[in-house]
Amino acid sequence: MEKQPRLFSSEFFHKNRQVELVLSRGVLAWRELDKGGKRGSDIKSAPETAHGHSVQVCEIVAVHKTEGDGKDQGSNRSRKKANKHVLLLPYAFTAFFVRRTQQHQWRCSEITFHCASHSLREQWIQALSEQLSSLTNRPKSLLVYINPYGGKRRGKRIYEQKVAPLFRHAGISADVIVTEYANHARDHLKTEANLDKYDGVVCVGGDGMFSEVLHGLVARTQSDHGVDQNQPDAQLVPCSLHIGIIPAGSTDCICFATIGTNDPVTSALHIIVGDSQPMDVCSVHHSDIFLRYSVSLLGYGFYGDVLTDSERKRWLGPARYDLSGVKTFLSHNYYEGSVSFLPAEDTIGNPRDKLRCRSGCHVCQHKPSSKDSEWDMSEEKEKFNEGGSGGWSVIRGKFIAINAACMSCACPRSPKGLSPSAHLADGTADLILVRKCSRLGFFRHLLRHTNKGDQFDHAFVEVHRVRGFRFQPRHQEPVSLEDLSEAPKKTRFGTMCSAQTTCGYGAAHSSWNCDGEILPHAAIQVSVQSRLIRLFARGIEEPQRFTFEDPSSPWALEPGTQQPAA
Ligand SMILES: CCCCCCCCCCCCC/C=C/[C@@H](O)[C@H](CO)NC(=O)CCCCCCCCCCCCCCC
Ligand SMILES: Nc1ncnc2c1ncn2[C@@H]1O[C@H](COP(=O)(O)OP(=O)(O)OP(=O)(O)O)[C@@H](O)[C@H]1O
Ligand SMILES: [Ca+2]
Repeated sequence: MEKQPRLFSSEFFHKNRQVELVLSRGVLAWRELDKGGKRGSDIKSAPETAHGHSVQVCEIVAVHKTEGDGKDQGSNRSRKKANKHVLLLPYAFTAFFVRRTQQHQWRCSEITFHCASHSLREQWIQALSEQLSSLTNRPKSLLVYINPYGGKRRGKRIYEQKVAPLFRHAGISADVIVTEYANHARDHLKTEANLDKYDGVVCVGGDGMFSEVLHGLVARTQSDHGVDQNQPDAQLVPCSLHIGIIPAGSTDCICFATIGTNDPVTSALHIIVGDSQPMDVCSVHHSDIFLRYSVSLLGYGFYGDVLTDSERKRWLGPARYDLSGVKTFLSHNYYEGSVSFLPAEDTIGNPRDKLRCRSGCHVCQHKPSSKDSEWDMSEEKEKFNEGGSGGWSVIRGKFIAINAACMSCACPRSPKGLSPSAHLADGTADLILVRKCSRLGFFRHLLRHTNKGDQFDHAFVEVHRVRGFRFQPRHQEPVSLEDLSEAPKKTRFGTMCSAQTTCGYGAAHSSWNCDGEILPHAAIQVSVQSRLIRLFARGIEEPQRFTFEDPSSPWALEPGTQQPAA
């Protein structure tokens, strides 16, 4: 940790109690003093240090001047007592800061410090404000898109009631566009928006709304740099603007998997403090034509069919996925085809290790060795096209589901996600192949997404960490006479050629679910674009606390502290 000089130490009052306030090493800390000016018991509101409470300056939302009768004074009795104090201590300032509550949720807390000296208050406000303005990663100006129809149609209200007040508080200006039609945000970003004005783009909605912003921003960045997205091998240019997500959709898996909760206030606070989380993006092509980008689920078979069916039930809101999920499960369809993939190097971990991607993840920070960095998708592809394997593996079979996930896809339906050990920014995706199996087997596999069981521990499931993959449905492959004689697959709940499938020579195909959008082609080629975008997030945090020995504890200070003149 970078050493910061101890700046100030002063005595203030908080709720009629004398406190020592210290600003040091990027930490604001306070502890109660007893009547004789000695250290006393703790004040509850910020994380406890060994002997008091503290907040990192980078997690302070704002510092405001407060009237001497600041509204932090609690009950009527204490207010009366405090009013007496106001006469003696007319100067006060309030610090608003991030407080962690349960399950990765953040809230904005405040604490007011009173004193008798105008200049002491001014010096503290100035010192804190200077430290806050030196945090250059914080956004000052945002472009916000609200989908008024996402999830339970609460996007507009959520933004106005929970997010806008926090942005105002933190001095962030926001230009807000409430979308009027699908792809409004995408097209506005692609061609119209003056992006030079902004430090970030925020979407209020679900994964579909995020996808619009992703497509708009990536397309704009490539066209500004003269890169053609249609070239599957093009070296895409990472986007300079960060993306913030205020969850107001049905799955909200990108928000959940990057922050740990779907809570608008928590997301707003991550945006305000200017968190930065790089993310991998899959680019999807068909015959060298660009189709879409994906950051969460790219799923053929089960999840493609769930999505196709659920689109007809949009009016049901988030419950549409459960209904279509049960229906698709009962249909128990499987699809034939071949999957070719380029495995990632072993150094990057594997989908069945227990190395979960968390804030400050070591796997994601792993710098490629010279051997790793020699990896080049286009070179590998050429070798593949020339008939050699070029490091590619090919698997043919009958699949209930083919899923690729650039990240865990954790969401409230499945808190550990489709691939619990996938990483947000390691340049790989996890490719999960679920072969034809019994209904009971598939049910157990699904159920394990919701409990502690290992969803990959089935004979019919395999999972690979990959740099890229291709899928070719069987009916588009050359068909043998033997194949032609095969009848359409029947199940107890209907033929394979149900509403969402197309028949051909005894085979059927599904659709790809690409982050909640249906792709128009079944044959696709996919490559992982490492760290193409950055979110206002920091990955899921592990619980953390200051300890007595912690050298970053503000109370472990060297002498020589500057005392501001009162
Ligand atoms: C027995 C309980 C099993 C529960 C299994 C839950 C697994 C859930 C895994 C969720 C993975 C989400 C990945 C994210 C995808 C998003 O880019 C996309 C757009 O928002 N959302 C969906 O496609 C939305 C996909 C929603 C899929 C819901 C599937 C529900 C399956 C229910 C099967 C029930 C069988 C019951 C038999 C009687
Ligand atoms: N004004 C609008 N009218 C109609 N559709 C819109 C509008 N704005 C955005 N959309 C589209 O609505 C779709 C769904 O939006 P969104 O992702 O916000 O909610 P959801 O589908 O309920 O949630 P999730 O994607 O998390 O499952 C997106 O594909 C988006 O393109
Ligand atoms: Ca990844």
